Amino acid sequence: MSLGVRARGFLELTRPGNAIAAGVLTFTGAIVAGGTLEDTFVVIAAILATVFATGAGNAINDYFDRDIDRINRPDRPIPRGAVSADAAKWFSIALFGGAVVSALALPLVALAIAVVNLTALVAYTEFLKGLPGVGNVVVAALTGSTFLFGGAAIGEPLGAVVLAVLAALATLTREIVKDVEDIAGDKEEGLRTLPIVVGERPSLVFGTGVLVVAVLASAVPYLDGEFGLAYLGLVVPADVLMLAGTIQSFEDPTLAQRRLKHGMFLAAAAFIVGRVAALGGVSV
Ligand SMILES: CC(C)=CCC/C(C)=C/CC/C(C)=C/CC/C(C)=C/COC[C@H](O)COP(=O)(O)O
Ligand SMILES: CC(C)=CCC/C(C)=C/CC/C(C)=C/CC/C(C)=C/COP(=O)(O)OP(=O)(O)O
Ligand SMILES: [Mg+2]
Repeated sequence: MSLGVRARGFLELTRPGNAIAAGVLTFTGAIVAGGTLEDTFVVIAAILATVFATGAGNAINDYFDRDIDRINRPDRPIPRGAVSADAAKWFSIALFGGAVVSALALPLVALAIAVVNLTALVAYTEFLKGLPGVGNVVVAALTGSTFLFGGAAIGEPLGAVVLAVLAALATLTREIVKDVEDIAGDKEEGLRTLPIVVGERPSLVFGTGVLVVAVLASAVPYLDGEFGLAYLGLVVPADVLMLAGTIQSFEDPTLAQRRLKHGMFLAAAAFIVGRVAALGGVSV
């Protein structure tokens, strides 16, 4: 196998789009919490810690999921043979090391968040994912925590708490839809995910309810004056996209979870645009 094919396989293990997006969320948390150019060093360290941690968590997840993925995701690097399980394990450990080294440059609260998150990432697949709803809540909390982590890097851990809650709620809905999508392989492995325990439809109804709460709550940054119309101009289409995704999830969970992800990324852009517009004193 060529070096390029193997390198691509290792990069794929990190799910680079998610890892970079998580770093962007950390950056967003830092600037929304009031970070300035003087905080550049700690913000870069926090972004690196998040990118390394997310890549490590994705890689270790594929390592532990290698048997399920032969059913659910045969195209992924380990089941398709691009990366061996052992190489994936050591690659993930190296990435976890990078996250620890980066986090050591941060204030104590940020370091504490990193320690909790890294522990949860290692424990998730083997111990938490198979517990009905617990794994979904952990991934949602990890995703939302990126905003708190960015704030903590500049000494304001709760500076972007509203955005953290919005991200966690939307991620919780998407995780439930993904479990409906993966139900075949999860059943084979004896996992007790929410759709397996309570049924697909009740799970999706709950996920839709969670997203409706998140969509309603997404008005808060506008109503409390933190963000202006520039934010609304992006978050409203993001909300529509995510709501469309949950409605779609009853028929086509694969398309639905992708639509939810697109809506969530657009919502993340709304947070950044909202903050930049507020900083620029743009009244729109
Ligand atoms: C209502 C409202 C305004 C919600 C805000 C939604 C928001 C900003 C969510 C953040 C989504 C985002 C950009 C997450 C970063 C990437 C990440 C860490 C995702 C965690 O994904 C775990 C997932 O199970 C991975 O699966 P896949 O994406 O299929 O590889
Ligand atoms: C802020 C710091 C230091 C860390 C945050 C780290 C973040 C953002 C984690 C987000 C969630 C994440 C990347 C979880 C990794 C595990 C994972 C891929 C969960 C979903 O896996 P499965 O439930 O197996 O579903 P798929 O493998 O089919 O996607
Ligand atoms: Mg997996």
